Parts: sequence; structure tokens; C-alpha cells
Amino acid sequence: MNKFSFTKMHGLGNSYIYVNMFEETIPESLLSSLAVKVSNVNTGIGADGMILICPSEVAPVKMRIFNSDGSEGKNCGNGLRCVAKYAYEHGMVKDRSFFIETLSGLVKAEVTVENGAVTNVTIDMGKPRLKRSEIPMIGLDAERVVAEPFEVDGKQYEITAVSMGNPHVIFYVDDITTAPVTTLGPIVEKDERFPEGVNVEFVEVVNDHELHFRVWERGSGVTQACGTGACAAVVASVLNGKTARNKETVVHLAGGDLIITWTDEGNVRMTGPAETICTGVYYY
Ligand SMILES: N[C@H](CCC[C@H](N)C(=O)O)C(=O)O
Repeated sequence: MNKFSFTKMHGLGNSYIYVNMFEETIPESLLSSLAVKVSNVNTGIGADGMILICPSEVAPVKMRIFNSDGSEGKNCGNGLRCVAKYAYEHGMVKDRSFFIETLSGLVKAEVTVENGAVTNVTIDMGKPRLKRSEIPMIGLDAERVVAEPFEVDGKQYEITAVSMGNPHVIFYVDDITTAPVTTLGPIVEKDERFPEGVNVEFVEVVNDHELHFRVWERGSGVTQACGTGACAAVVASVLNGKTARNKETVVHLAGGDLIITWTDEGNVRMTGPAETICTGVYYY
């Protein structure tokens, strides 16, 4: 019987099964199917996916993230905060500020420590990718996708698309409590205009530094929070003149709040909690 030790952690209720690949060995060919199995709340552990904390040649640690459908994502904001917490608390890094490698490049983490435990984490997520080709999205000629008409099943919408290393499309709504998350979300996730699929976000603007946010995630469906999605929502809101550049913006997600700033230098900074739920051994 094969097995590996895991730590279940969450960022605002967006939980993953974390595996320390400095200590565990799992065949590459099994990673996708294992992500599906461990995510199952009935026959597995229960989570939005699986995250591997791996050795890296360019940073103290590398994060790989697998959604609950087994697809591998290229970035994960809530995951990065939990990886930073894990790395610091397990002595994998000595400084409170350090780099983490992702499939979409290097990001910088800064942990807040109280009595030896990481209570909050800031991630410099780097620059958003705004070109249509970088999302990626196919369709009109305009280089960026900002307030673009978008038809779905004969209904007209307006979208803005942003990549944080992974693809996001933002719909603005008047009332977040009635956003079509579970009806429009799964349709747009697989829309052919997004060749790699897309994370689908719904945003209600409160004022120039406050948003309400819900998400249908590519590969995981409805989650309590999406860190990269919240970053994309802030960038989209600045591009649409709805929130202020270089100003801390509170994003209210179902699982709690993130503080996000798109700085004048161009980077997106995200601050929020990261929590450990439990540890255990998974048999497969
Ligand atoms: N579903 C995403 C990966 C997880 C992102 C999200 N959980 C976050 O916190 O950023 C994707 O396939 O791009």
C-alpha cells in the first residue's frame, strides 16, 4: 500500500491538500488522478485540490497546484499564502521574506509571525498580463479585453479579462447575492474563446476601494475564495475606472477578506490569512 503524509491548509476557506515533496515521492503520472481522489469529500480527504511544495533551483520552494478535476493550474493566490506559512514554520526558509517559484514565474512572500506562527502573509504577485494573447483569449482585435461585449446563449454581457499567470474573466453585477455563479460560471469556464479555459469571477463594486466577489474556478467550480481571481478583479476594476490604482482595496470573498493593491510600479500585492487545518497520512 502506497502512502504519503499531507497537511490540509486553507486560505479563506479555499482548502488544498499540501504535500511536502522534499520528504515524499509520488510518481508524476499519478499526480492528476491523486488530486481528484484526495479532493473528494466522501472517498478522499476533501479539498479544492492538491498543492505540492517542491524543491526549486531558483527559490527556496516551488509550488505546483492541481485543481479538484486533476488539471494543473499555473498559479494560486490562497495556495501561495499557505505555502509561505508552511515553508517558514517548517524551517525551509529562515527570513520572513522569500521567493516562491510557480509555473507562471517567481513571486515574493512576506510572512507576519506571532509567537512563532505565521498569522498573515503578503504576496507580491508580480505584474498582471493584460494582452488578449496572454490571457489567453481569442476573438476581437483589440489588444486588451476591457469592457468587451460578450454573448452567451443569446444574452449580452460585458467582460474584462486579466491573467495573473492563470486566466480570469470578470463580470460586474449590481447584487453579488444574485450573481449567476453556478449557471453562467460553468458555461464560460469552458467557452471556446478561452483556449485554456478560464476562472469566472463576479464582482459588485461598493466604492473605489471595496468590492464584493464570488467565483466559479476553472477545474474546481465554486470555491470560498480565489486569490488570483481577487487580484484580477482589482486590476479589472482599476482598468474600468471603478477602483483606485495604488490604493489598498478590500475584496470581500465568501470565505473572508483580502487586501489587494495594484501599485503604481505595476505589481499586485495581496495580503491575507493562511491556516493549518490538520495533518495525516493518505493511502493509495
Ligand atoms: N483554479 C485556478 C487555480 C487555483 C486558483 C485559486 N484557488 C487561487 O487562490 O488563486 C486555475 O485553474 O487557474
